Parts: sequence; structure tokens; C-alpha cells
Amino acid sequence: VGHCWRTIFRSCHRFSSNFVNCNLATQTFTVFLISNSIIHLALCFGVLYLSYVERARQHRWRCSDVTFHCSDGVLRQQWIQTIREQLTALTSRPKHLLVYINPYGGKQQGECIYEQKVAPLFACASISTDVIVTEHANHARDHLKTEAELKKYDGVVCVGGDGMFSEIVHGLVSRTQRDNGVDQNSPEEKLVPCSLRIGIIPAGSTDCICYATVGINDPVTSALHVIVGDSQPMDVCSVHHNNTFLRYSISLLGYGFYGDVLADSERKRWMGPARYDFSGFKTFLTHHHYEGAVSFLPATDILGTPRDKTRCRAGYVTLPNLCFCSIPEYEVGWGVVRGKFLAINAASMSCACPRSPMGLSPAAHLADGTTDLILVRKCSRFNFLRHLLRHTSKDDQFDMTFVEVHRVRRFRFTPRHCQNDSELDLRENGKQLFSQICRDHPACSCSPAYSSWNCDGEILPHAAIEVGVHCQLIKLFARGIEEQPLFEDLANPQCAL
Ligand SMILES: CCCCCCCCCCCCC/C=C/[C@@H](O)[C@H](CO)NC(=O)CCCCCCCCCCCCCCC
Ligand SMILES: Nc1ncnc2c1ncn2[C@@H]1O[C@H](COP(=O)(O)OP(=O)(O)OP(=O)(O)O)[C@@H](O)[C@H]1O
Ligand SMILES: [Ca+2]
Repeated sequence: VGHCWRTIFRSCHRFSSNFVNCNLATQTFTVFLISNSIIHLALCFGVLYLSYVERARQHRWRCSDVTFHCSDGVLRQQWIQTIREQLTALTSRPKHLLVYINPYGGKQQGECIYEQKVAPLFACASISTDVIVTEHANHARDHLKTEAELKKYDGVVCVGGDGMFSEIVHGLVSRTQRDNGVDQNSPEEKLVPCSLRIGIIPAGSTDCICYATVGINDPVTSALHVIVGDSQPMDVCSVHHNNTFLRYSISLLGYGFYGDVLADSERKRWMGPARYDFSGFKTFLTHHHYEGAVSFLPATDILGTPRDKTRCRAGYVTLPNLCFCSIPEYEVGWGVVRGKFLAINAASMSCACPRSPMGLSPAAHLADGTTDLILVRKCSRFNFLRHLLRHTSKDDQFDMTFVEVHRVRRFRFTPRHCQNDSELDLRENGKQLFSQICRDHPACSCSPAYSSWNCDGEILPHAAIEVGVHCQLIKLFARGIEEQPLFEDLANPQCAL
């Protein structure tokens, strides 16, 4: 027994000092905290094997093993029973998951990443899975919307990028609204939150949702967040045009620069993730601006502003905002900005990604019911480059005379020249007109009348849109970015999950 305790205590530092509370006189003990980290327990010839989650550098999590020897059979049984009881008490952990793999996302490694890195971990944690490798775009969305037997599952996992995640969100949100008789076409309707959590195994080009909710794009780390049953609520924006539902957005709604980058990059999918840099460079040189009016409802009843130095981190709790405000009621508080813009961006979360580790709006929150509306007015190429460059450092990209940022609950955009339903025709005519003019004056610097909205990596068919934020409509298997412990501290008790 003495040897057993020594082994345990030698291992304690890896979990927590509270790992074992032992009374040697009565030989009673309790195990706590550690159970959060354990993902597998096995007994073989009197030896107890535990697999557990351990933190590594830069928000990475890894799976490790520890072995306990105990010659006392009764004590051994007590240990196993206690740990099993603790594990059973962890009801937030998923047991059965529905997994969708996009074999064509990012560098087309989705299937390989899942088979080699994720499936073995799920098996080790006794999680059963139904796996669907998608055969075409919107396969996962339509399956979730109409066919999937959702009652069988504790969560849905997607292996792919932001586009694949967006499919899952559209499938789940639409299904939930249909099941609850909610009309998605009404912009004022309060949507019903989805009950199933979503896991993202990053295998795309940007993977911004994963990066901004976990802190790193690493399939093993994301799989471990699913296994331990983390839960991170997230805001979702609904986008409408003339009382018709268009799409949901979770990360970026971008008109002008990011719309044009996406439109150009879609034609270069064969380039893989590098297409964004190529199209980004090209769009930067093109330097188009767009005219229009942005009206918005500022979020006045919240703590924090987009210019704060605070960041949305794990453990930051926001109460769900129960008032999804109907437009007429709040018409009074709306502000309007008119002008010529290089970019109009709405970031419902930081949009941090490897290209921009702090993101488009570093202080944005994942689940506060607001989106940060960033307006970049027409300026010189040099100034726009300065603004873009600040996304790659800690400098404040909003501290420039041509940039303004508002934390809002709703907003509308109306492009200049926009007239009701004929907007699309105008868009086409506008393009023709523009190309005609530019053929006639090749050196002119005029811009086309319309850009496109980049809605989480999808192009929207209308320029005039109305957007509302739905607070905490979905939940992810994540916990937000954790404050990073020093590497020396990783073996410290405070580092228990
Ligand atoms: C000078 C370097 C400046 C770098 C500035 C980088 C800022 C990058 C901010 C990225 C924000 C991504 C937000 C996430 C959006 C996702 O829902 C969506 C779907 O995956 N991804 C994109 O639309 C993909 C959007 C990808 C946009 C890439 C833009 C690259 C710009 C490059 C400009 C080069 C100018 C060089 C001049 C010499
Ligand atoms: N089997 C498939 N064949 C073709 N397209 C698919 C298939 N499955 C999913 N898709 C579509 O592929 C698009 C891109 O996928 P995904 O988001 O996984 O990768 P990505 O675009 O490289 O990454 P990111 O969105 O992070 O930039 C998605 O919009 C999705 O609808
Ligand atoms: Ca938000």
C-alpha cells in the first residue's frame, strides 16, 4: 500500500494537489478534480492504467498515460469504483456523436486527420460515432435539416473549415426553428437556441471559429475539448433582405475588401489556402471603395467597448441576452453613417486566425449578443495598408482617423443607387456600366457600384441587408481561449483542467 501511495503522490503534481484526500488511519480516500482530466480507465493484471488530458504549450492539449500499481486488491477496487463513479457523474461528456467530414476542405486532409488523430481518441474515451463523409456541398446541412435522427446524439462534429462549420450551424439552427414553428424569414423573430453542441476538428483554410474559441488550430486539442464535454455558447447573426432570410453568420460579415477578396478567391480554389493571400494582394491593389449608408442600433446596456484592452477568455460568462430587440421598439436609438467605404465589417467574435492572431476585433466577445461594426472609410492605399498591417501586431487597428467601430445589436446596409427589388438587376447593369466606362478610360480610378457580402466565407446574393444578433444561439464543444500558463507552471496544481 505504501508503494501505491508513493506512486500516486509522485504523479499528483501532474493533475492537482487535490487529487487525493487520503486518511491513512481509516484508509478512506476521495478522488476529485482528477476525474475532469481522465478520459480512459483500464485494469489489467492488477495494474491500473489511466489516460488523461494534459496541457502543453500554446493552448495545445495532449493525451498522456499514467500507471498505478497496488498490491492490495480491496484498495484497488475502491480506487476503480471511485474513479468510475466520478466519471459517471460527469454528465456533460458526450457518448454518441454524429460526425461529418469534408474531404475537400483546406488541404484536403479531412479524412486522414479524422482517421489518424481523432477517431482513436474518441474510441479511447468510449464515444461511439456515426461518420458521414460528405459527397457534395450542403450535404451535411441538408442531412441535418431534414433526415438526421438528432435525438440519438449528444453532439455534432464537423471535420473541415469555417464553411463546413457554417453548414452544420445552418442545418441545426434551421431544424430547431422548424421543429419549434419559428419563421426564419421574419427578421424580428426570436430564434430558439439549439440543444446539441457542435465540435470543430480544424481541417480548412482559415479555421477562424476554431482558432478564436480554442486558441489553436490543432485536431487533437479540439478532439479532447469534445471528449471532456466543454461548452461554449456563441452568438449568431441572422441576415435578411426584404424580409427574406439569406444566411446566418458566426464570424465575419464583410462588404468591400473582404467581400471582394472572397469573390476573387472562389475562382482560385485550386490554389488551396494560399488563394486568400493571392486575392488579398490583388484586391488591395485594386483599392475599390463603395458608397452607401449603414444604420445601426448601438448596444448601450453592456459592459465593454470594441476599444477595450480586455479579451474574451475562458471563464468569461455573459448572461444570455433575453431581449432580441424588435426593430420598431428600438427605432429611436439608431445611428446612421453615410459615405464611401473600403470595408464594412461586422465581427461577432474576434475572428482571430493564424493570419491575424488578435483578429479583426480583438475585444469582441463570443457570446454577448453583440457584433462589432467596423467602418473603414475611403483612404489612401498607404493608410489602408497601415490599417491591415496592424491586424498582424498588437497595435490598435481602430486608432486611425478613417476607421470607426461600434458595438451593435442590429444593423442595416443600403448601397447607394439601391432601389428595392431591382437591386440585383442594377448590380448586373452596374457591373456592365462600370466595365464599359473602364474600358473607355483604362486609367480611371472609379469603383463599381456594388461589392458583395462575405458571410463566413460565402457570397451573399444581395448588397442591401439587415442583420440582427441572436445571443448564445448555439453551443460549441470548447471553453474559450484559456489564459496561457507559463510552461514551467504546466505541472502546477493550478493547471488541472
Ligand atoms: C499586409 C498583411 C496584412 C494582413 C492582414 C490580414 C488580416 C486578416 C484578417 C482575417 C480575418 C478572417 C476572418 C474570417 C473569415 C472567415 O469567416 C472566412 C471563411 O473561412 N474566411 C475568409 O473570408 C478569408 C478571408 C481572408 C482574408 C485574407 C486577407 C489577406 C490580405 C492580404 C493583403 C495583402 C496586402 C499586401 C500589400 C503589400
Ligand atoms: N464533399 C464536398 N464536395 C465539395 N464541397 C464540399 C463538400 N463538403 C463540403 N463542401 C463545401 O466546401 C466548402 C469549403 O469547405 P471548408 O470550410 O471545410 O474548407 P475551406 O473553405 O478550405 O476552409 P475555410 O472555410 O476555413 O476557409 C464548404 O462551404 C462546404 O459547403
Ligand atoms: Ca459577440
